[in-house]
Amino acid sequence: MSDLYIGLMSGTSLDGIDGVLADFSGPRMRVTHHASAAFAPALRAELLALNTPGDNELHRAALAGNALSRAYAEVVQALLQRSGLPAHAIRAIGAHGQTVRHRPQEFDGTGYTLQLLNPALLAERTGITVVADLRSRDVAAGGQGAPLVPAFHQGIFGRPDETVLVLNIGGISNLSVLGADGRVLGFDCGPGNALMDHWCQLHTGQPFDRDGAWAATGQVLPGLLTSLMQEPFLHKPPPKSTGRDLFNPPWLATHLEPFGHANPADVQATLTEFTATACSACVDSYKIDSKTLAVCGGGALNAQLMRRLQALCPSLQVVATDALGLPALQVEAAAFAWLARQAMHQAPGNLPSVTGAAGARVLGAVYPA
Ligand SMILES: Nc1ncnc2c1ncn2[C@@H]1O[C@H](COP(=O)(O)OP(=O)(O)OP(=O)(O)O)[C@@H](O)[C@H]1O
Ligand SMILES: CC(=O)N[C@H]1[C@@H]2OC[C@@H](O2)[C@@H](O)[C@@H]1O[C@H](C)C(=O)O
Repeated sequence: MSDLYIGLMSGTSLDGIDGVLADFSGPRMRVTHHASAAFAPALRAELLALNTPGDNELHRAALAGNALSRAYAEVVQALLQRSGLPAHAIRAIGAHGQTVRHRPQEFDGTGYTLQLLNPALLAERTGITVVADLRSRDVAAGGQGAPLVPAFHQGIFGRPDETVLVLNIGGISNLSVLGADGRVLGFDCGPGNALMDHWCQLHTGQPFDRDGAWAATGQVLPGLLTSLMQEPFLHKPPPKSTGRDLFNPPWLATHLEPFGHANPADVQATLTEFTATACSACVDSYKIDSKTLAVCGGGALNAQLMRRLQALCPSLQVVATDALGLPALQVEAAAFAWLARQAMHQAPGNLPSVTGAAGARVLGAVYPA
Protein backbone atom coordinates (compact mmCIF):
# COMPACT_ATOMS: atom_id res chain seq x y z
CA MET A 1 0.00 0.00 0.00
CA SER A 2 1.31 3.48 -0.93
CA ASP A 3 2.03 6.16 1.59
CA LEU A 4 0.67 8.93 -0.64
CA TYR A 5 -2.10 11.20 0.61
CA ILE A 6 -3.93 14.23 -0.76
CA GLY A 7 -4.83 17.16 1.48
CA LEU A 8 -7.54 19.64 0.45
CA MET A 9 -8.15 22.91 2.24
CA SER A 10 -10.60 25.72 1.65
CA GLY A 11 -10.31 28.12 4.54
CA THR A 12 -11.93 31.16 6.06
CA SER A 13 -10.53 33.51 3.40
CA LEU A 14 -12.99 31.87 1.00
CA ASP A 15 -10.55 32.45 -1.85
CA GLY A 16 -10.63 28.88 -3.13
CA ILE A 17 -9.10 25.44 -2.69
CA ASP A 18 -5.50 24.44 -2.06
CA GLY A 19 -4.54 20.83 -2.66
CA VAL A 20 -1.29 18.94 -2.19
CA LEU A 21 -0.08 15.45 -2.93
CA ALA A 22 2.13 14.40 -0.03
CA ASP A 23 4.50 11.47 0.22
CA PHE A 24 4.99 10.07 3.72
CA SER A 25 7.26 7.17 2.74
CA GLY A 26 10.53 8.93 3.69
CA PRO A 27 11.75 10.16 7.06
CA ARG A 28 10.09 13.54 6.40
CA MET A 29 6.83 14.23 4.62
CA ARG A 30 7.42 15.62 1.13
CA VAL A 31 4.90 17.63 -0.91
CA THR A 32 5.37 16.41 -4.46
CA HIS A 33 2.58 18.39 -6.18
CA HIS A 34 0.43 21.43 -5.46
CA ALA A 35 -2.73 22.59 -7.21
CA SER A 36 -5.15 25.34 -6.41
CA ALA A 37 -8.45 26.58 -7.81
CA ALA A 38 -10.35 29.78 -7.16
CA PHE A 39 -14.02 29.35 -6.29
CA ALA A 40 -16.49 30.12 -9.06
CA PRO A 41 -18.04 33.49 -8.08
CA ALA A 42 -21.51 32.01 -7.50
CA LEU A 43 -20.16 29.29 -5.19
CA ARG A 44 -18.05 31.80 -3.28
CA ALA A 45 -21.05 34.10 -2.84
CA GLU A 46 -23.23 31.22 -1.59
CA LEU A 47 -20.59 29.93 0.85
CA LEU A 48 -20.15 33.45 2.17
CA ALA A 49 -23.93 33.90 2.50
CA LEU A 50 -24.21 30.59 4.37
CA ASN A 51 -21.94 31.99 7.08
CA THR A 52 -24.94 33.92 8.41
CA PRO A 53 -28.50 32.74 9.07
CA GLY A 54 -30.74 32.89 6.02
CA ASP A 55 -33.71 31.33 4.24
CA ASN A 56 -33.88 27.63 3.40
CA GLU A 57 -30.42 27.06 4.81
CA LEU A 58 -30.47 23.25 4.98
CA HIS A 59 -31.27 22.85 1.29
CA ARG A 60 -28.81 25.53 0.22
CA ALA A 61 -26.07 24.10 2.45
CA ALA A 62 -26.56 20.63 0.96
CA LEU A 63 -26.32 21.98 -2.60
CA ALA A 64 -23.29 24.13 -1.73
CA GLY A 65 -21.67 21.01 -0.22
CA ASN A 66 -22.25 19.18 -3.50
CA ALA A 67 -20.82 22.03 -5.59
CA LEU A 68 -17.82 22.29 -3.28
CA SER A 69 -17.20 18.54 -3.53
CA ARG A 70 -17.20 18.73 -7.34
CA ALA A 71 -14.68 21.59 -7.15
CA TYR A 72 -12.56 19.53 -4.69
CA ALA A 73 -12.70 16.59 -7.14
CA GLU A 74 -11.32 18.80 -9.91
CA VAL A 75 -8.34 19.75 -7.75
CA VAL A 76 -7.77 16.03 -7.08
CA GLN A 77 -7.87 15.34 -10.84
CA ALA A 78 -5.34 18.14 -11.42
CA LEU A 79 -3.00 16.57 -8.83
CA LEU A 80 -3.38 13.12 -10.39
CA GLN A 81 -2.74 14.52 -13.86
CA ARG A 82 0.35 16.45 -12.77
CA SER A 83 1.79 13.46 -10.94
CA GLY A 84 0.81 10.89 -13.58
CA LEU A 85 -0.55 8.69 -10.78
CA PRO A 86 -3.76 6.62 -10.91
CA ALA A 87 -6.41 7.18 -8.23
CA HIS A 88 -5.66 3.83 -6.59
CA ALA A 89 -2.11 4.98 -5.78
CA ILE A 90 -3.52 7.45 -3.26
CA ARG A 91 -4.26 6.00 0.17
CA ALA A 92 -6.77 8.72 1.15
CA ILE A 93 -7.82 12.33 0.78
CA GLY A 94 -8.04 14.56 3.86
CA ALA A 95 -10.81 17.01 2.97
CA HIS A 96 -11.47 19.98 5.21
CA GLY A 97 -14.72 21.31 3.74
CA GLN A 98 -15.95 24.86 4.23
CA THR A 99 -16.46 26.14 7.74
CA VAL A 100 -19.74 28.06 7.79
CA ARG A 101 -20.30 28.00 11.58
CA HIS A 102 -17.85 27.45 14.40
CA ARG A 103 -19.43 27.58 17.84
CA PRO A 104 -17.67 24.99 20.01
CA GLN A 105 -18.70 24.61 23.64
CA GLU A 106 -21.59 27.08 23.29
CA PHE A 107 -25.36 26.78 23.68
CA ASP A 108 -25.67 23.28 25.23
CA GLY A 109 -22.07 23.04 26.52
CA THR A 110 -20.82 21.08 23.51
CA GLY A 111 -21.74 23.39 20.69
CA TYR A 112 -20.74 22.48 17.15
CA THR A 113 -18.47 23.19 14.24
CA LEU A 114 -19.80 22.84 10.72
CA GLN A 115 -17.72 22.25 7.59
CA LEU A 116 -19.83 21.94 4.46
CA LEU A 117 -18.90 19.11 2.11
CA ASN A 118 -20.39 15.96 0.61
CA PRO A 119 -17.56 13.49 1.28
CA ALA A 120 -19.57 10.63 -0.25
CA LEU A 121 -19.76 12.55 -3.53
CA LEU A 122 -16.04 13.34 -3.37
CA ALA A 123 -15.25 9.61 -2.87
CA GLU A 124 -17.62 8.74 -5.71
CA ARG A 125 -16.09 11.28 -8.11
CA THR A 126 -12.44 10.50 -7.34
CA GLY A 127 -12.51 6.77 -6.55
CA ILE A 128 -10.32 7.58 -3.53
CA THR A 129 -11.05 7.07 0.18
CA VAL A 130 -12.05 10.36 1.80
CA VAL A 131 -11.51 11.40 5.42
CA ALA A 132 -13.75 14.33 6.34
CA ASP A 133 -15.39 16.09 9.30
CA LEU A 134 -12.04 16.31 11.04
CA ARG A 135 -13.05 18.74 13.79
CA SER A 136 -16.28 17.34 15.32
CA ARG A 137 -14.72 14.60 17.44
CA ASP A 138 -12.46 17.07 19.22
CA VAL A 139 -15.47 19.31 19.91
CA ALA A 140 -17.42 16.30 21.21
CA ALA A 141 -14.49 15.65 23.58
CA GLY A 142 -14.85 19.17 24.99
CA GLY A 143 -12.26 20.79 22.71
CA GLN A 144 -12.29 23.81 20.44
CA GLY A 145 -11.99 21.64 17.31
CA ALA A 146 -9.30 24.07 16.20
CA PRO A 147 -6.55 24.75 15.53
CA LEU A 148 -5.56 21.27 14.35
CA VAL A 149 -2.35 22.16 12.50
CA PRO A 150 -0.01 22.53 15.53
CA ALA A 151 0.66 18.75 15.78
CA PHE A 152 1.61 18.71 12.09
CA HIS A 153 3.70 21.87 12.52
CA GLN A 154 5.62 20.12 15.32
CA GLY A 155 6.57 17.22 13.05
CA ILE A 156 7.70 19.49 10.22
CA PHE A 157 9.12 22.60 11.88
CA GLY A 158 9.86 21.57 15.52
CA ARG A 159 13.49 21.78 16.72
CA PRO A 160 15.24 20.41 19.80
CA ASP A 161 17.23 23.62 20.40
CA GLU A 162 14.61 26.40 20.35
CA THR A 163 10.93 27.17 20.70
CA VAL A 164 9.73 27.51 17.11
CA LEU A 165 6.79 29.81 16.48
CA VAL A 166 4.61 29.21 13.43
CA LEU A 167 1.97 31.78 12.56
CA ASN A 168 -0.69 30.87 10.00
CA ILE A 169 -2.36 33.96 8.54
CA GLY A 170 -5.40 32.85 6.58
CA GLY A 171 -8.82 34.47 6.96
CA ILE A 172 -8.24 33.97 10.69
CA SER A 173 -4.76 33.66 12.20
CA ASN A 174 -3.43 30.98 14.51
CA LEU A 175 -0.15 30.47 16.33
CA SER A 176 1.69 27.21 17.06
CA VAL A 177 4.28 27.22 19.84
CA LEU A 178 6.58 24.25 19.31
CA GLY A 179 8.64 23.76 22.46
CA ALA A 180 12.19 22.43 22.29
CA ASP A 181 11.06 19.79 24.82
CA GLY A 182 8.33 18.59 22.44
CA ARG A 183 5.48 20.33 24.21
CA VAL A 184 3.10 22.08 21.84
CA LEU A 185 0.68 24.91 22.40
CA GLY A 186 -1.52 26.60 19.85
CA PHE A 187 -4.58 28.81 19.54
CA ASP A 188 -6.31 31.25 17.24
CA CYS A 189 -4.90 34.77 17.52
CA GLY A 190 -7.88 36.50 15.92
CA PRO A 191 -8.11 38.29 12.60
CA GLY A 192 -6.02 37.33 9.62
CA ASN A 193 -6.89 38.50 6.12
CA ALA A 194 -10.70 38.29 6.28
CA LEU A 195 -11.39 41.89 7.35
CA MET A 196 -8.71 43.30 5.05
CA ASP A 197 -10.14 41.30 2.14
CA HIS A 198 -13.66 42.53 2.86
CA TRP A 199 -12.58 46.19 3.01
CA CYS A 200 -10.45 45.88 -0.11
CA GLN A 201 -13.28 44.26 -2.08
CA LEU A 202 -15.71 46.94 -0.93
CA HIS A 203 -13.54 49.91 -1.90
CA THR A 204 -11.36 48.72 -4.78
CA GLY A 205 -13.33 45.79 -6.25
CA GLN A 206 -10.25 43.60 -5.78
CA PRO A 207 -10.58 40.41 -3.68
CA PHE A 208 -7.46 41.22 -1.66
CA ASP A 209 -4.81 43.91 -1.21
CA ARG A 210 -1.99 42.45 -3.30
CA ASP A 211 1.30 42.71 -1.38
CA GLY A 212 -0.45 45.10 1.00
CA ALA A 213 0.30 47.85 -1.51
CA TRP A 214 -2.95 49.74 -0.82
CA ALA A 215 -2.50 49.54 2.97
CA ALA A 216 1.02 50.91 2.53
CA THR A 217 -0.42 54.15 1.09
CA GLY A 218 -2.58 54.79 4.20
CA GLN A 219 -1.96 56.05 7.73
CA VAL A 220 -2.89 53.92 10.73
CA LEU A 221 -5.81 55.44 12.68
CA PRO A 222 -4.76 55.04 16.35
CA GLY A 223 -8.30 55.47 17.76
CA LEU A 224 -9.71 52.79 15.47
CA LEU A 225 -6.82 50.43 16.22
CA THR A 226 -7.38 50.86 19.97
CA SER A 227 -11.08 50.17 19.54
CA LEU A 228 -10.44 47.00 17.46
CA MET A 229 -7.88 45.74 19.97
CA GLN A 230 -10.46 45.95 22.76
CA GLU A 231 -12.27 42.89 21.38
CA PRO A 232 -12.55 40.51 24.41
CA PHE A 233 -11.58 37.43 22.36
CA LEU A 234 -8.07 38.85 21.96
CA HIS A 235 -7.61 38.97 25.72
CA LYS A 236 -8.96 35.50 26.55
CA PRO A 237 -6.44 32.83 27.56
CA PRO A 238 -6.16 29.66 25.43
CA PRO A 239 -7.60 27.24 24.53
CA LYS A 240 -9.51 29.43 22.13
CA SER A 241 -10.65 29.48 18.52
CA THR A 242 -12.69 31.86 16.44
CA GLY A 243 -13.92 32.50 12.94
CA ARG A 244 -16.16 34.57 10.74
CA ASP A 245 -18.84 34.07 13.39
CA LEU A 246 -17.05 36.89 15.25
CA PHE A 247 -14.66 38.73 12.92
CA ASN A 248 -17.11 39.66 10.18
CA PRO A 249 -18.32 42.79 8.34
CA PRO A 250 -21.02 43.71 10.94
CA TRP A 251 -18.39 43.49 13.70
CA LEU A 252 -16.15 45.83 11.70
CA ALA A 253 -19.02 48.19 10.92
CA THR A 254 -19.74 48.63 14.63
CA HIS A 255 -16.13 49.63 15.27
CA LEU A 256 -16.08 51.92 12.23
CA GLU A 257 -19.18 53.86 13.22
CA PRO A 258 -17.34 56.65 15.08
CA PHE A 259 -14.88 56.91 12.14
CA GLY A 260 -17.56 57.27 9.47
CA HIS A 261 -15.62 59.65 7.23
CA ALA A 262 -12.23 57.96 7.46
CA ASN A 263 -10.19 57.63 4.30
CA PRO A 264 -10.59 54.00 3.05
CA ALA A 265 -6.83 53.59 2.56
CA ASP A 266 -6.29 54.63 6.18
CA VAL A 267 -8.83 52.02 7.30
CA GLN A 268 -6.98 49.39 5.22
CA ALA A 269 -3.69 50.43 6.84
CA THR A 270 -5.37 50.13 10.26
CA LEU A 271 -6.83 46.68 9.52
CA THR A 272 -3.40 45.49 8.42
CA GLU A 273 -1.91 46.94 11.59
CA PHE A 274 -4.70 45.27 13.59
CA THR A 275 -3.78 41.82 12.27
CA ALA A 276 -0.06 42.48 12.85
CA THR A 277 -0.68 43.83 16.38
CA ALA A 278 -3.04 41.03 17.45
CA CYS A 279 -0.60 38.40 16.14
CA SER A 280 2.51 40.02 17.62
CA ALA A 281 0.78 40.30 21.02
CA CYS A 282 0.30 36.49 20.94
CA VAL A 283 3.88 35.94 19.83
CA ASP A 284 5.18 38.18 22.65
CA SER A 285 3.63 35.96 25.31
CA TYR A 286 5.25 32.78 24.00
CA LYS A 287 8.55 33.65 22.34
CA ILE A 288 10.83 32.47 25.25
CA ASP A 289 14.06 31.38 23.49
CA SER A 290 12.74 31.73 19.92
CA LYS A 291 14.79 33.20 17.11
CA THR A 292 12.38 32.76 14.24
CA LEU A 293 8.75 33.51 13.53
CA ALA A 294 7.75 31.34 10.58
CA VAL A 295 4.68 32.61 8.75
CA CYS A 296 2.42 30.55 6.51
CA GLY A 297 -0.95 31.09 4.84
CA GLY A 298 -1.69 33.80 2.29
CA GLY A 299 -0.73 36.52 4.77
CA ALA A 300 2.91 35.55 4.23
CA LEU A 301 2.56 37.01 0.72
CA ASN A 302 1.39 40.37 2.04
CA ALA A 303 4.68 42.30 2.10
CA GLN A 304 3.25 45.21 4.10
CA LEU A 305 1.85 42.86 6.76
CA MET A 306 5.19 41.02 6.96
CA ARG A 307 7.04 44.37 7.35
CA ARG A 308 4.71 45.37 10.18
CA LEU A 309 5.10 41.97 11.89
CA GLN A 310 8.89 42.29 11.67
CA ALA A 311 8.71 45.82 13.15
CA LEU A 312 6.51 44.61 16.02
CA CYS A 313 8.66 41.52 16.72
CA PRO A 314 12.17 43.03 16.54
CA SER A 315 13.88 40.19 18.46
CA LEU A 316 12.71 37.59 15.93
CA GLN A 317 13.48 36.93 12.32
CA VAL A 318 10.13 36.95 10.53
CA VAL A 319 10.21 34.63 7.50
CA ALA A 320 7.75 32.75 5.32
CA THR A 321 7.80 28.97 5.93
CA ASP A 322 9.25 28.66 2.40
CA ALA A 323 12.58 29.35 4.11
CA LEU A 324 12.02 26.25 6.29
CA GLY A 325 11.23 23.98 3.35
CA LEU A 326 7.44 24.17 2.98
CA PRO A 327 5.85 26.97 0.90
CA ALA A 328 3.41 29.15 2.84
CA LEU A 329 0.43 28.26 0.65
CA GLN A 330 0.97 24.50 1.00
CA VAL A 331 1.18 24.14 4.78
CA GLU A 332 -2.52 23.86 5.65
CA ALA A 333 -3.36 21.45 2.83
CA ALA A 334 -0.33 19.34 3.80
CA ALA A 335 -1.66 19.28 7.38
CA PHE A 336 -4.94 17.80 6.15
CA ALA A 337 -3.05 15.11 4.20
CA TRP A 338 -1.29 14.31 7.50
CA LEU A 339 -4.60 14.29 9.39
CA ALA A 340 -6.03 11.81 6.86
CA ARG A 341 -3.00 9.59 7.38
CA GLN A 342 -3.42 9.76 11.14
CA ALA A 343 -7.07 8.70 10.75
CA MET A 344 -6.18 5.81 8.42
CA HIS A 345 -3.64 4.61 11.01
CA GLN A 346 -6.21 5.02 13.81
CA ALA A 347 -3.82 7.54 15.39
CA PRO A 348 -4.88 10.75 17.14
CA GLY A 349 -4.97 14.02 15.18
CA ASN A 350 -5.71 16.52 17.94
CA LEU A 351 -3.56 17.80 20.79
CA PRO A 352 -5.48 18.28 24.04
CA SER A 353 -2.81 20.85 25.06
CA VAL A 354 -4.01 22.94 22.13
CA THR A 355 -7.75 22.39 21.79
CA GLY A 356 -8.56 21.66 25.43
CA ALA A 357 -10.22 18.33 24.55
CA ALA A 358 -10.48 15.71 27.30
CA GLY A 359 -7.97 13.54 25.47
CA ALA A 360 -6.25 12.62 22.22
CA ARG A 361 -8.76 11.38 19.65
CA VAL A 362 -8.77 9.79 16.21
CA LEU A 363 -10.36 12.49 14.05
CA GLY A 364 -12.58 12.26 11.02
CA ALA A 365 -15.12 10.06 9.30
CA VAL A 366 -13.88 7.66 6.61
CA TYR A 367 -15.71 7.23 3.28
CA PRO A 368 -14.05 4.25 1.58
CA ALA A 369 -13.17 4.39 -2.12
N1 LIG B 1 0.08 38.35 -2.95
C1 LIG B 1 -0.71 38.54 -1.88
N2 LIG B 1 -0.73 39.74 -1.26
C2 LIG B 1 -1.52 39.98 -0.19
N3 LIG B 1 -2.34 39.05 0.33
C3 LIG B 1 -2.38 37.85 -0.25
C4 LIG B 1 -1.57 37.51 -1.37
N4 LIG B 1 -1.83 36.23 -1.72
C5 LIG B 1 -2.76 35.78 -0.85
N5 LIG B 1 -3.10 36.74 0.02
C6 LIG B 1 -4.08 36.69 1.11
O1 LIG B 1 -4.19 35.36 1.57
C7 LIG B 1 -5.56 34.94 1.58
C8 LIG B 1 -5.63 33.45 1.39
O2 LIG B 1 -4.91 32.85 2.40
P1 LIG B 1 -5.10 31.33 2.79
O3 LIG B 1 -5.31 30.53 1.56
O4 LIG B 1 -3.99 30.97 3.69
O5 LIG B 1 -6.45 31.41 3.62
P2 LIG B 1 -7.43 30.29 4.10
O6 LIG B 1 -6.78 28.97 4.02
O7 LIG B 1 -8.69 30.52 3.36
O8 LIG B 1 -7.71 30.73 5.62
P3 LIG B 1 -7.64 29.96 7.04
O9 LIG B 1 -6.23 29.66 7.36
O10 LIG B 1 -8.21 30.97 7.96
O11 LIG B 1 -8.49 28.75 6.95
C9 LIG B 1 -6.23 35.78 0.50
O12 LIG B 1 -7.60 35.93 0.76
C10 LIG B 1 -5.48 37.10 0.66
O13 LIG B 1 -6.03 37.87 1.67
C1 LIG C 1 -13.10 26.21 12.46
C2 LIG C 1 -12.06 26.48 11.43
O1 LIG C 1 -12.25 26.21 10.27
N1 LIG C 1 -10.92 27.02 11.88
C3 LIG C 1 -9.80 27.33 11.01
C4 LIG C 1 -9.74 28.82 10.75
O2 LIG C 1 -8.63 29.13 9.89
C5 LIG C 1 -7.51 29.46 10.71
C6 LIG C 1 -8.00 29.23 12.09
O3 LIG C 1 -9.40 29.50 11.95
C7 LIG C 1 -7.82 27.75 12.53
O4 LIG C 1 -8.33 27.61 13.83
C8 LIG C 1 -8.55 26.76 11.65
O5 LIG C 1 -7.78 26.23 10.59
C9 LIG C 1 -6.55 25.60 10.76
C10 LIG C 1 -6.22 24.88 9.50
C11 LIG C 1 -6.43 24.61 11.92
O6 LIG C 1 -7.39 23.96 12.31
O7 LIG C 1 -5.33 24.44 12.41
